[in-house]
Amino acid sequence: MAFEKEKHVQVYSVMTPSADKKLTGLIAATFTPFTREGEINLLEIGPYIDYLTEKQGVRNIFVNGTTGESMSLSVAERKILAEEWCQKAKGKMDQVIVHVGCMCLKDAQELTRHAAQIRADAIAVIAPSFFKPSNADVLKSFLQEVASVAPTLPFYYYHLPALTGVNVPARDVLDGIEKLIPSFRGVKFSGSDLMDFGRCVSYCQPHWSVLYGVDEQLLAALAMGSHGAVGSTYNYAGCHFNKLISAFENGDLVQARTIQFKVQELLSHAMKLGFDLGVNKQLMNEVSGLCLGPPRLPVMLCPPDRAQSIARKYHSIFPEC
Ligand SMILES: CC(=O)N[C@H](C=O)[C@@H](O)[C@H](O)[C@H](O)CO
Ligand SMILES: CC(=O)C(=O)O
Repeated sequence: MAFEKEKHVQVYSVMTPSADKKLTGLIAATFTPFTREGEINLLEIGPYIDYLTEKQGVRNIFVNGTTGESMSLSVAERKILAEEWCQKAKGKMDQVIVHVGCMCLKDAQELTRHAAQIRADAIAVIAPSFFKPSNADVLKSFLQEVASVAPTLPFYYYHLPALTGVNVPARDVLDGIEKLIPSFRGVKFSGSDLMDFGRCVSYCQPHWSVLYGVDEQLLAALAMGSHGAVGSTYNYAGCHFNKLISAFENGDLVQARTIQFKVQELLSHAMKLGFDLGVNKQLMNEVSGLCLGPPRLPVMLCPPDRAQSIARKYHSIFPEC
């Protein structure tokens, strides 16, 4: 048994350089920079990474996800972006997770091969949502087929039932998944069912990470044992969430709640004004001073006064940082 275990560890460390780096802490789900004309804008990626590390204390990124409008990008654009993120992140970010999920299995496999070539630290895959998998086994077969083309690349399942409409409990997806996907490393759980989340944490293997994705209730997920958090607001509020996590780890729940409640106040103000991805992206532009451009249709451009109002609220709630 002991020998088997050692052999296992060695195989991992030889074949996957990042195998020993358990994914924890904050992971910013990046926006995709566009030019004013709506083309991808690679020039902004370097400054974006510097902003995250220097101003927000964020050292992991999740690229080409929901926030990155991946489903509105072509496969070619996603490859160019993934490559640039990985290149510019070298020596600055701890891990770059490239989301490669697509409606089309072949496209997802192509992006997976590409992620391995560019030495991404990990990939994540969301459930296809036009033709939906009808149960956990079908979903797992889909994920397995994607993972199989890069068998040693750390793999995360991306659970986002509100947007995919795939309501299979994440815990059911984890069941026996390592037999199908030996590179399986965890789940990015962007749902509000904290019972399902807790069941994922309690089933979690030591080398997996269960990551939470609803920023406005991160504290509840930390209490449930979350290993880290992937989200859009860590792009511009990472510095505050880092303080929330430290307070939680130090047992200072009063301070942790104070920060969480401030974030909730900010987001409920934003939601009243219509908080969609277009607004979120423009809020990032306002707060960071980066030029990430407009979103791509069908996500709509946010009227500047709306983002400015939310940015003012941000600065009044968080006068520091
Ligand atoms: C649906 C969606 O994009 N969720 C994001 C990540 O999972 C979150 O980071 C939210 O943007 C955030 O929690 C604000 O509601
Ligand atoms: C928010 C998130 O996790 C995503 O953009 O995919």
